[in-house]
Amino acid sequence: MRISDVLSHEPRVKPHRRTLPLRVGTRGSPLALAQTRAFQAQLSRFCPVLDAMNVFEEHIITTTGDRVQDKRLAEIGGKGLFSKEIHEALADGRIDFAVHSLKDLETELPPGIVLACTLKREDARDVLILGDGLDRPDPLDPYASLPAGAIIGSASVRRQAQLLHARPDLTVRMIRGNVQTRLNRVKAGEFDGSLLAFAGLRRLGLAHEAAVVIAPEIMVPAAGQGIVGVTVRADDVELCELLSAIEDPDARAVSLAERGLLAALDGSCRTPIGGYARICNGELHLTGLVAREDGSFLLRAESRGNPRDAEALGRSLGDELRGQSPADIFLD
Ligand SMILES: NCc1[nH]cc(CCC(=O)O)c1CC(=O)O
Repeated sequence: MRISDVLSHEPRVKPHRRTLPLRVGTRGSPLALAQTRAFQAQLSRFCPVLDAMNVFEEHIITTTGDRVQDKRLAEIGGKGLFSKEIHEALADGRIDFAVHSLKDLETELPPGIVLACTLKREDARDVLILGDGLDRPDPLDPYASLPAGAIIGSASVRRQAQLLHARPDLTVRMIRGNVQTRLNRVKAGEFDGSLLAFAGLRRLGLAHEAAVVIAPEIMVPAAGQGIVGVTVRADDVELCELLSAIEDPDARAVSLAERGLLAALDGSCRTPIGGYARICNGELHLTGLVAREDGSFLLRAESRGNPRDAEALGRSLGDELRGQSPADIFLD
């Protein structure tokens, strides 16, 4: 059976030989699986026959980022820590498409692999989670209630830099592992608190674990945070077309802007970089941030423009931030 037979009687693209099921590549973490299932549900709503025929087959792929649990992402280095093995599976034809957290997907994909669709954004903001017995934070001043010298778990140089810039007295210690593991380690008292993406908590049904949601003006989120992206082989016209039907145009515009900014600034994950765009009354508003890991330097800039120029807007804001930063920020 060819999928094009299922989709329409007169396929708009020339059918090539594809056998069902459709093999969906994903990481194996509870969050990755929740995202993959939400994506399948969305595709099935658009095309119920896919659902009725039970066409999806999950393929769990372990990535370097999953295997190495004792280092900061910035220390492991290299691009595509959570995606390289998935791209390889796609390129080899072991899977048909793959579901990613866009935040973890490098800006420059390997040749032959494309981002076929970006799904509607979940909440892009970061949250603070706190151990028992700490005062509930004020959303307008979310770090104020943290006791002097408190120890916050994070593996993200972006979160560390922004937190230390506001509260140089705090200590940021490395914490890795999936969302549930991090929550448990804070509950066990190993850390006073931790910073996480609200999107991940929400997708896991754990939104109540957030002590406070941090406004993007206080903590600029990571480029792509809260957005799920789906990659396919570039020559798979049929799947590209199917996936474009569930594309969220706003998510595409903001991700182009945020990823354009990231590409212009660095492209690696060693420099603390934030990028957050939203569409307000048809206009794209973009905030970019560059900082030094210890918070001793922090620069934020904003720009606005037409969502159609999203990527160029991102690149020029990135260039601007780079031009205004001390040289050491971008040394490897
Ligand atoms: N790097 C891990 C990662 N990748 C995506 C998410 C959350 C979901 C998202 O941002 O879409 C997380 C966990 C976190 O940052 O708390």
